[in-house]
Amino acid sequence: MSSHESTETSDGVSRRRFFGAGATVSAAGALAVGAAGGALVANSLHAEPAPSEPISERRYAFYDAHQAGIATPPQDHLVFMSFDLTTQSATELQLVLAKWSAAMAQMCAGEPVGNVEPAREQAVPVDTGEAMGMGPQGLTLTLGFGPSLFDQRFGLAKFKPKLLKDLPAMAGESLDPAYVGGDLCIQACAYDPQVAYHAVRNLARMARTQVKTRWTVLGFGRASAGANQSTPRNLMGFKDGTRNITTPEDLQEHVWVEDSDQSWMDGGSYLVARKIHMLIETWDADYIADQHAVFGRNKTEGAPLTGKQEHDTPDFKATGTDGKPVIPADSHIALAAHENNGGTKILRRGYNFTDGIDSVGRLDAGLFFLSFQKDPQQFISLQSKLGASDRLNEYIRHVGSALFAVPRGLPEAGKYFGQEFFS
Ligand SMILES: C=CC1=C(C)c2cc3[nH]c(cc4nc(cc5[nH]c(cc1n2)c(C)c5CCC(=O)O)C(CCC(=O)O)=C4C)c(C)c3C=C
Ligand SMILES: [Fe+2]
Repeated sequence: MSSHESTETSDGVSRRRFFGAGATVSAAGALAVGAAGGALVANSLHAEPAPSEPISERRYAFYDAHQAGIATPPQDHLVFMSFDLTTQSATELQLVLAKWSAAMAQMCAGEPVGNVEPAREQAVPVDTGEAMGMGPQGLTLTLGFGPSLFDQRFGLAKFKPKLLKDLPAMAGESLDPAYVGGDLCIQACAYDPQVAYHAVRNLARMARTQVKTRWTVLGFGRASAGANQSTPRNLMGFKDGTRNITTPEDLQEHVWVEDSDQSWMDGGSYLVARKIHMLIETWDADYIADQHAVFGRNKTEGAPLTGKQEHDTPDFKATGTDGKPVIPADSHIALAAHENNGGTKILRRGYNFTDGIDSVGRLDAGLFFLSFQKDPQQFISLQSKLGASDRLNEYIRHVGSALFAVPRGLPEAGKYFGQEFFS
């Protein structure tokens, strides 16, 4: 099969390419199987798609210095899945990582992972088929390794980065064990929800005798912004992502791992996932002045309470006629801003989610908070402060939590994530 596709490169220019036949992944052995196309370009920063390009044709490079789905602009939909290994065999783990790596490349190129309609009547299709003909849809698949992957089961302890540890217990959390941890995770983001779902479903399916799903979250709308993107709103109605990391300099300083004790992590990042439930009915009964004080910003424009425009720099020192700070000291932005945290920044890439209603009929929804940082301590420091005194705490509960080490990108077809563990 050949297809016309466009690949987004580090200079933000979309180039149309003509790709030849891509290798397919068969259920049996894929250690050396390559995938279709893919230019070796940096996934360090991307502009939003050119308006003339159909979004279905948008494609992010899979083979790159960094995994896509971190610095690439957040797409509209997310499927996040955490997995546990059911096998105890290191060789089977190696096979899963090799098969997944090749299949991830194919799906990000908009291709199925194998035949959808086998010629032989008794043969089972390799790909489940529901993304056929839909294009790449800007699909990014980002793989992470949880701390538990490096326990005694696979003999990988010597490859565990010293920064990869379970997050400590923190104030203000009521974690549900059903949404905690995992050996592996896949973050699938796309402009079409079915394309994201198809990708995770097929990865889970091809490894069904080696992994089982631990937990999953479906994000239906982005709640963060990348460079040149409009700022979306979270389910509390506020613009979310205004002061996110958007420059290559900030990515280098705050997001990409350098000089790790494990060389496979250099160019990677640490992913924090927090499922945060919102007490929406309580929030919806709050008066607007308090809503403004909770975030330190106004609702319509998203401007800091000391400014007029969304991107005005907050002035945390400004005081009102009553002598109190205009942006309350316990507001969310006053506590989280880098100016008040020794320069600490994180890349936020969260999504709005809903699980319908809870057992007593309340809306079960919130923010699936995802952040990337070069050191988990960046998140831990911020969340320790927020958990202790954020005005927002009255309206939210952290119910899920996990930390994953996200290895750097793969340089070329035939290479696979975790390859260093098995040489
Ligand atoms: C530990 C890190 C953070 C958690 C957890 C978190 C949860 C959370 N945030 C919002 C809504 C908003 N957050 C905003 C800004 C903001 N949030 C964090 C960190 C965490 N948020 C940071 C570092 C910042 C930037 C602060 C700054 O530099 O000014 C905003 C304001 C707009 C923006 O800049 O994005 C909103 C709104 C919710 C609803 C939430 C949990 C449910
Ligand atoms: Fe926040």
